[in-house]
Amino acid sequence: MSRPVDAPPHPMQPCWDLALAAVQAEALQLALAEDLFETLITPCTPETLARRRGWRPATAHHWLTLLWSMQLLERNREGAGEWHYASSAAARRYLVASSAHYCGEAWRFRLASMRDFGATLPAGLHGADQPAPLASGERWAAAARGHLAREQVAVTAPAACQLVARRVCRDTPRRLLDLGGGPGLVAIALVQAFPHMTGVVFELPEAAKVAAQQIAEAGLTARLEARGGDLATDTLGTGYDVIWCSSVLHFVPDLSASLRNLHTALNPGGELICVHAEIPAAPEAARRMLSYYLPLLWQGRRVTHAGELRDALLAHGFEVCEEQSINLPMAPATALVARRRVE
Ligand SMILES: C[S@@+](CC[C@H](N)C(=O)[O-])C[C@H]1O[C@@H](n2cnc3c(N)ncnc32)[C@H](O)[C@@H]1O
Repeated sequence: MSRPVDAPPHPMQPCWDLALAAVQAEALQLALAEDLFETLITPCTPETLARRRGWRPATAHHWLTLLWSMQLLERNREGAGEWHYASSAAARRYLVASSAHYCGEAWRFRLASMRDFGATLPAGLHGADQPAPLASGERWAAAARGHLAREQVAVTAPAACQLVARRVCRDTPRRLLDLGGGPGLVAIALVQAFPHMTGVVFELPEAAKVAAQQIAEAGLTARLEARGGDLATDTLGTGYDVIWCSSVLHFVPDLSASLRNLHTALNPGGELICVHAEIPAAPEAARRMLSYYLPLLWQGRRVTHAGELRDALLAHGFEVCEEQSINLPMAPATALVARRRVE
């Protein structure tokens, strides 16, 4: 018998999916609270697990099956025997607390902040409470100690290393600037991957202290320095071959002045890797991105439309030599590689 043909999705399905996501988020929160992914590094049947942990067997079984449907668990059985559930490769890497790439707390933080922001929508619309401004040094330092650090290790640093490896020869000395680098773990990963690279993490002074501590803990003080300052008003120095700048230009008051500053900071032939989410033209692609960036938009921060940053880079004398989509935490962004021309 042939497979039944899938019905086209009902126009209400995207709205229903939102309601369904509420249950999936709670199922994942419960799994983290119960250390489920750590426990299921060793496969187990729902009945055995429920007995050991004092859970109700039938509900435990259905909860595990939901997590399997979310691809956070895998399951296997021999013949008609009982299902054995185990953490999927992604869950073992990102949701087991002992993993170097653990993101469970960072995910919980993101869920809570998205829900908190969502709850302010009516007040924002009717002109009552304004959302708190985001970019104070203390707030960024707290982010650098918390979710930003975990997400840089799990997402941003591997993406940066992959991209830079295509542009920079491993054995050539290179001077790096990680601009607005938060805890500095992108710069740390880059100098670890490129043995002749040295550089600076430039950050607001409070966050720069967090980066300095990370650099010291990584044993890299001879090759990396954390420098405190304000990109909008302070000089960045000169002589850089590579500038990594991800999710920072949303926060500068004058884009033109910052791009001029970046151009001056680069050596001729040096490359700015400018990684920012922009609002896509198509609704499906824009949905995820806009959900994440709505708080910034409501605070009056800069979130450009697709292509605007490229145009701005060209207008400031850069040559744009590569453009690609890149994974950042929460929503993908565009990486623009912009070279300072050799006169
Ligand atoms: C969204 S975070 C991105 C951090 C990091 N680049 C990453 O992609 O993980 C923005 C960073 O820009 C920094 N920042 C914001 N305004 C700044 C300014 N005027 N000067 C220097 N850094 C700034 C913040 O402290 C924060 O760490």
